[in-house]
Amino acid sequence: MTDLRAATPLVLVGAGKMGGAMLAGWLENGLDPKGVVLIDPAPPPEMAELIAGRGMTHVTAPPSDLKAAVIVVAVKPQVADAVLPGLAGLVGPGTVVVSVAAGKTLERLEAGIGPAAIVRSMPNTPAQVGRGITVAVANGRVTTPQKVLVTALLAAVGKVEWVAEEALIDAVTAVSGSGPAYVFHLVEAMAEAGRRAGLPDALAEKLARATVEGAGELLYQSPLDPATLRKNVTSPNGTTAAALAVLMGEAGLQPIMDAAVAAAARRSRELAG
Ligand SMILES: NC(=O)C1=CN([C@@H]2O[C@H](COP(=O)(O)OP(=O)(O)OC[C@H]3O[C@@H](n4cnc5c(N)ncnc54)[C@H](OP(=O)(O)O)[C@@H]3O)[C@@H](O)[C@H]2O)C=CC1
Ligand SMILES: O=C(O)[C@@H]1CCC=N1
Repeated sequence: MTDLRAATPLVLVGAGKMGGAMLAGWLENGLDPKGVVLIDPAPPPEMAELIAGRGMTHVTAPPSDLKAAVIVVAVKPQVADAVLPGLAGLVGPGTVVVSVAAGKTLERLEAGIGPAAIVRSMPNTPAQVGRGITVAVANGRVTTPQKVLVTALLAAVGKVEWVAEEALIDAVTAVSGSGPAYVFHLVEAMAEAGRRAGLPDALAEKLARATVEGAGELLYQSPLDPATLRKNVTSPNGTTAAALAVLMGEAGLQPIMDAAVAAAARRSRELAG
C-alpha cells in the first residue's frame, strides 16, 4: 500500500465521475478521509453517501483558512476557467495542483490559479478499481518531492507515465483518457451484432461482456503481446479468420479508430479554451 499521508490536506475540486473514481481508489489505498476536503456544489448521490460514510469534509466553496498539500482539479474543462481563480487562496508554498481537465494547458491553468506548482494529467475511469493509467506533465515549478508525491497518488489508482512534451497529452486523452468508452462501446456493438445474429438479448449481452472482461484480464495477466493473443484465437481458415478479414480489412477497425482518435485529440486541443 502506498503511503499517501503527505498528500493531505488533499482538496478535490469536482467530485464527479473522474474525481470520484480517483477518490475511491485513494481511499481504498489508505488515504485518510479526514484529510480530504471536497469542493462540489452538488456531488452525485453516491458521492454524497461516500462523503458522509467516510467522514470527509464537504464544502460548496473553497475554504478561506486552508493551505492544501495537493489540489486535484476535476471539474469539466468548460467550467475550469471560472473555478481556478477561487482556488488561489488554497495554494501555499508546498502545494501542488493536479488538473485532470481535458485540454486545459499548463499555461491556461497557471493563468487561472496563479503561480503554482502544477501537474496536468490525464487519468481514466478504471482508476476506480485501481487499474487506471495516467499520463502527466509538470510545469517548471514542480519540485522533485512533489513529483514523487503526485506519482504516489496516481500510482495508487493505476499505472503512471510522465512526459516532458505537453502536446502529447491531446493524443493521450484520445487513446487512454477516452479509451475506456471505446471498449465499452465494443461490448455494446458485439451484443447488438449477437442479437442480430439471432441470440436472445440477455445472452448476447452476457457473452459480449464476459468476452471483453475475459480478454482484458488475459491481456493483463499474460506476458504475450496483443497480436500474439489474437493469433492464438485464430485457427487457419476458421471462424476468427473470417471475422478478422472484415475487421482488419481496408474498411475495418483501423481507419475507424484512426478517425475516432483524431477527432478526440482535435477536441482536446479545442477544449484548451
Ligand atoms: N470521465 C472521464 O472518463 C474522464 C474525465 N476527465 C476530466 O475530468 C474532469 C471531470 O469530468 P467528469 O468527472 O467526467 O465530469 P462530472 O460532471 O462527472 O464531474 C464534475 C463535477 O464537478 C462539479 N462541479 C461543477 N462546478 C463546480 C464548481 N464550481 N466547484 C466544484 N465542483 C464543481 C460537477 O457538479 P454538477 O454535476 O452539479 O455540475 C460534478 O460533480 C473533466 O475536466 C474531464 O475532462 C479526465 C479523464 C477521464
Ligand atoms: O470525454 C471527455 O472529454 C473526458 C476526457 C477523457 C475522458 N472523458
